[in-house]
Amino acid sequence: MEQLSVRSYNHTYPILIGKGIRYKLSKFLKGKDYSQLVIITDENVYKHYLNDITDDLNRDFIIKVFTVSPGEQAKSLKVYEEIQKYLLAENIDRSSAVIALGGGVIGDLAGFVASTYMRGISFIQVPTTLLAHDSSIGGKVAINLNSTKNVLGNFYSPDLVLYDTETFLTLSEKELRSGFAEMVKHGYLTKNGLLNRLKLEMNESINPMAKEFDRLLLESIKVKQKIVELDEFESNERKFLNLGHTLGHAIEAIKSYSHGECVMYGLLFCLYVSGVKKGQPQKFLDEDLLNWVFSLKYPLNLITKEDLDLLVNKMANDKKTINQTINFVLLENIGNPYMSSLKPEEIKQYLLDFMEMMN
Ligand SMILES: NC(=O)c1ccc[n+]([C@@H]2O[C@H](COP(=O)([O-])OP(=O)(O)OC[C@H]3O[C@@H](n4cnc5c(N)ncnc54)[C@H](O)[C@@H]3O)[C@@H](O)[C@H]2O)c1
Ligand SMILES: O=C(O)C(=O)C[C@@H](O)[C@H](O)[C@H](O)COP(=O)(O)O
Ligand SMILES: [Zn+2]
Repeated sequence: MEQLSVRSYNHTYPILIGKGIRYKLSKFLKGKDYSQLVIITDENVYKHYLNDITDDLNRDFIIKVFTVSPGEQAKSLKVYEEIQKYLLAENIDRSSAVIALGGGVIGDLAGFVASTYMRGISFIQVPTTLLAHDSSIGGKVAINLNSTKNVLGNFYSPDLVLYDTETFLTLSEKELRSGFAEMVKHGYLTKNGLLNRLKLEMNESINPMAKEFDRLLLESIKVKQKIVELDEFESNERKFLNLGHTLGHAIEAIKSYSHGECVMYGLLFCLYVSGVKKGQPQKFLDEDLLNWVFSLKYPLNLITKEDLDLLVNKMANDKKTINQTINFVLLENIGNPYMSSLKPEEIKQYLLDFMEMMN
């Protein structure tokens, strides 16, 4: 088992990463005097993993379970309200804890519930997707409003992240691809060679059971950990973790691709613009990169010309937009990101040129 820790403003929490550790959650909660534990999960994860964690927990704690339908729609005010009413009806008190058992949707939703119920109760992350190597760390919790991503949220760090990577065995190829996009994003945010190792080791397919994968995942988690420790509340460096998300979130809001698929497309766009700004359109987005992304089967035609106005409207609601100026994370070099403001007309023109290149 690997162990890292993250320093948050009011406490430091461990991230435990290993295979089969979901069976031992109770051991890692030893000494915690929670009145009740409420597991929030979705129907898919319930089927695969609920018993694995409750068999053990039941011996030491009173457990309640709230299950939501799988998918992004669960990050809604409606589901949020249903859960809050459930907590109240079940007499969940301030000494209770919420366990998020699932992917990023469950982590974001359950974390936001925990951060607001009775002004905040304890929260434990038990992530089950590859994408959650990103979402379970750093304390961003949120739900969507209409289709706009993560508008209602908080920074609220968990007491513990228990990451059983054996759960990747039941993930679909699409979900692996989604999570891997955030690993590639982390690769662009560090100078430590992660990106090249990702390209080398995962050159034809994303294989989480490959010998090298655990190390790559750990490196990716460390990139995130370092940035959130540096700037937990996103005043400066943390903005860089949004690489690919200005466009990615806008696409996610209007199309039905996964978060990671949209982030990958948004990332490729930012690589293209970064190159153009340096007078070398292919500096970052070269033939090799495109072939790699293509071979990993990322969808590369997510949007059409007809989507541009709507996309720019959505970007106007991005949390990085200030005084109606839309901001993107671009790259000076790999591991050297910077923020750049673009006008709507510039964005549309860049998008048209980018789309032509991708066809
Ligand atoms: N808070 C953050 O810092 C942060 C970071 C990145 C992404 N996010 C958010 O995370 C969300 C995406 O997360 P996600 O991709 O994990 O989505 P998700 O939670 O919807 O999981 C994807 C799908 O996989 C299923 N699933 C989960 N674990 C499984 C397993 N082990 N085996 C089989 N099926 C399983 C789920 O039921 C779901 O259908 C988005 O809402 C995004 O905005 C948040
Ligand atoms: O942790 C962060 O900071 C991130 O930006 C990580 C992103 O991968 C993640 O999708 C996050 O939820 C986006 O945050 P938002 O503030 O743009 O909603
Ligand atoms: Zn993301």
